Amino acid sequence: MASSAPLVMRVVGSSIKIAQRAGKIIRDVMCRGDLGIVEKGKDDLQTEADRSAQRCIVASLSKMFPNITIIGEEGQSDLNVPDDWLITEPNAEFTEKHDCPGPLADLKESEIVIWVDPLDGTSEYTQGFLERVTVLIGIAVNERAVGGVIHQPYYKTDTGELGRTIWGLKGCGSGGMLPVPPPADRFMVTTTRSHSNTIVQSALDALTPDDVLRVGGAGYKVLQLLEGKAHAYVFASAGCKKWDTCAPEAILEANGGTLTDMLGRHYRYGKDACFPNSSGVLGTVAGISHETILSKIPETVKVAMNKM
Ligand SMILES: Nc1ncnc2c1ncn2[C@@H]1O[C@H](COP(=O)(O)O)[C@@H](O)[C@H]1OP(=O)(O)O
Ligand SMILES: [Mg+2]
Ligand SMILES: [Mg+2]
Ligand SMILES: [Mg+2]
Repeated sequence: MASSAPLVMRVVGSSIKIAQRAGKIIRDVMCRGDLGIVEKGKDDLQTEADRSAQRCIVASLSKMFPNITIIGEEGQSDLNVPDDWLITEPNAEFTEKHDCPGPLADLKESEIVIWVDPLDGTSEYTQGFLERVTVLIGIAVNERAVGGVIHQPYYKTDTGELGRTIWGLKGCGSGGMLPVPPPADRFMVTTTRSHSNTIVQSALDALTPDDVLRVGGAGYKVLQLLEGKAHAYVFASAGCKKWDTCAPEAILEANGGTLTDMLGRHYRYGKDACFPNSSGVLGTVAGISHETILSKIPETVKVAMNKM
């Protein structure tokens, strides 16, 4: 039976199932062995998994929600997909167990923008750092990231199954994992593995962390924050795009954290938003003062980020 839940609940609930289906496509491409790598630009790869996962996600979402604007990293996709790639209804457990937040209850499709990163961490995927690969579906309303799904197709569960799916919706909460606070007696930062430079490094140095985790993927770094492995995600560089941060920002903030640019400004995710997050990414977990971290970022870094 078709779900009668409010629109935003059906979008999140459907995104849970769609991201899981895309995750299976990503694993299947890897099993077949031919990744079909294309170089889109410097340090910027695309594989058959990126392309197919995006087709699955955009075809499913656009059939279910024809008037929602959907923007995917891999551009325009052929939406003629195999029937078994199409998800046609939301995850029932999600829509039945959770109440829609009041301010999001009466949305029209035209008021929602969905940002899709079909495979975040493409370079980690091609290099075998598979746990860092995520599927990101971010939901924006009034230009703000309000909800999203991070699916981790290679996460190994306690029962030996592959994959987990974390959702978040502001005013409703989050699910799919139990967030753990980071240790109180140390300060750890997570940052890029493959896109560093002197400005990225000077922002890190200014925070005098006890440890710096250098791992790929925007989705994975926000999962590290929620797992209590780091207190802050610090990336003082352009390179990330709206589809990299929409879902992670919404999920982090649904858990009491904050994600902004390096000057403390929230990115805007409206349908006409530019793609690059040109003034960097700063994420902090609940209980860590975003303002205090911002106040330690050197002026030279802020000036460089503001010019981008
Ligand atoms: N210079 C860049 N060019 C293209 N994508 C980038 C760049 N920098 C970051 N990204 C995207 O942001 C994600 C997080 O960056 P990093 O791993 O450096 O922290 C990357 O996995 C990549 O997403 P994707 O893999 O979806 O293309
Ligand atoms: Mg990419
Ligand atoms: Mg990405
Ligand atoms: Mg991607």
